[in-house]
Amino acid sequence: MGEVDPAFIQEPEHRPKISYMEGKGVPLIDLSPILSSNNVSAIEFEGLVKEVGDACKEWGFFQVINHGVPSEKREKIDGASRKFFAQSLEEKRKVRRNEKKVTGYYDTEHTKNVRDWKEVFDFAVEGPSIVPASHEPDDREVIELNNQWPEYPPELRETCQDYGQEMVKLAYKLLELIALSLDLPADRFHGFFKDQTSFIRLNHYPPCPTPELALGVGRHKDAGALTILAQDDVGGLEVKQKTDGEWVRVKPTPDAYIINVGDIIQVWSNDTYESVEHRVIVNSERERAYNWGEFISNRSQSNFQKQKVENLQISDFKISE
Ligand SMILES: O=C(O)CCC(=O)C(=O)O
Ligand SMILES: [Fe+2]
Repeated sequence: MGEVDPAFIQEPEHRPKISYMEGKGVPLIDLSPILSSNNVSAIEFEGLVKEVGDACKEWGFFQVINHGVPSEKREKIDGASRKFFAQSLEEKRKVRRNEKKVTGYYDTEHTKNVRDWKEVFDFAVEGPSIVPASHEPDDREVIELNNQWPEYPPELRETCQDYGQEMVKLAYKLLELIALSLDLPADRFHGFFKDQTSFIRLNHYPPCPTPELALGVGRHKDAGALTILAQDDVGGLEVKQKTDGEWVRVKPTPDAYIINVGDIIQVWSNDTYESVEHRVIVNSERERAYNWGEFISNRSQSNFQKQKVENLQISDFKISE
């Protein structure tokens, strides 16, 4: 990724601003009440549920601290991920994603037809598993998700699998809080994840010679249920503020996770919580590497039915009571 290929250049209206606002920022929520369940008061717990609900409604995004994920595990996956990405392109492409193998390394992802200034490594948390080949309701074809693991670094596989389990635990806790905030029973969404497919993506954003023209990830909404993101101290994630449509940068908070509601929660909450647009800006000096987890449900196994309408919109899907 040396010279700037026109494929990376954003249309002027989508280019990042040089000066930016950090604003009030997305809410920071302390999850310690659900870690120490012995002595938490009902008021404290209700306060937490309300904070989560307000954040989902006002921002679609929030950060959590005291989430229970051991920091050594996060440091381990961060270290292994950096070692993997530091290799030559030739080495990394040995585990390249292709039509048959849907996980692994990839460096030519496009968002809204513009190439992203990034490289990624994806793995499925519960793999191998069988998933539908497409979202078409009549398509009976299935594909098997077998993770591809590189030879180097040798610890990557175990580190990723172990970390994946931590992400699943955290995702369930968050889903409970979200269900409660919608006045639903805490385990209301759990059944939808029986045949779930969770992916974790390791992202690497190399320094970019023209950060004013390109984006690490172009504007988009996340298609899954919930995204849990670990951001390093370089930062770069921008969220579209619901009140005025301005892009607000999410300030890196040590050891925190950034959580956002994806399209599936928008549907399950009957649009009470919206899946909000976000993007990633890059910079010319420092590379940025961190990991990203998405907790996604297997649509064909849930009550998620496609409706027969043209120009399908998210509002065409509703949860049945
Ligand atoms: O790297 C980030 O900050 C966010 C990445 C992201 O939004 C995505 O891959 O969907
Ligand atoms: Fe995203």
